[in-house]
Amino acid sequence: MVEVVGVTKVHPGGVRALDGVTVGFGQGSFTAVMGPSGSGKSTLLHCAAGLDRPTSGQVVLAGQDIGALREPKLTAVRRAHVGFVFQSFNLVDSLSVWDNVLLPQQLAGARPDRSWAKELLARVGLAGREKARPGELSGGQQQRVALARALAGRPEVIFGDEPTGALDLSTGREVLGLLRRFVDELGATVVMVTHDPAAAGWADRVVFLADGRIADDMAAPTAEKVATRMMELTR
Ligand SMILES: Nc1ncnc2c1ncn2[C@@H]1O[C@H](COP(=O)(O)OP(=O)(O)OP(=O)(O)O)[C@@H](O)[C@H]1O
Repeated sequence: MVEVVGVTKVHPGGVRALDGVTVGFGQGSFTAVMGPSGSGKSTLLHCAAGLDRPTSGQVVLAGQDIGALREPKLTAVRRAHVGFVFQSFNLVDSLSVWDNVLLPQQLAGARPDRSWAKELLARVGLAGREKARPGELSGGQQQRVALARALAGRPEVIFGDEPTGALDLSTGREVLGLLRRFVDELGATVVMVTHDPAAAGWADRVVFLADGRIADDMAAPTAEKVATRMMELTR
């Protein structure tokens, strides 16, 4: 679903955040991306999602070589195939829950699928809260709105940048359980940056970065295995 091939990213100022990274994320898989602070996790996510352009190398997203696309075609591909969930929720406070969920499709000029949006809000446990404003909801509820919004356009891939980073333990677990269900029941592809070994334990696989390179690729992760590997990598 997403292929990152030999990607190097040198940020302005000369920081080599990614150094020849090759990694693929298959359809219906849930991958956690981990690594020490500054190892290139966010840069990898942004390059894979077409939010940032690699200095060299190739990114294929939903069958398209996105390096070859110029704006606004790149934005159109991203809107059609990608959903995002951020640590800070990024909801629009002046809009209702319902309008927040439909917003990306409206921005994309697509006709919103209202019955799907309604089903998604029910799946994340927010049926009946359509008219509420984000400010009236708890952090966990806001992140669940963000999840419904990320999925409303039926994207093939959902990218999460520390989606549970601002949530308490039990609310974070709820959000991870929902992501897991979206993968298992809807065949979504999830790629999530996290610092939390317990969160990574919900994934099928953990890709570890260190100094802009892939340091390890762990299948069937558990919180314990992940924590041990993290300790080794930060030593
Ligand atoms: N826009 C930018 N301009 C210049 N340097 C940047 C930019 N974005 C990231 N960097 C640098 O690139 C390196 C990798 O950053 P990145 O945010 O990808 O790491 P990370 O693993 O996500 O870190 P963290 O866990 O702290 O969020 C760091 O040295 C960072 O300072």
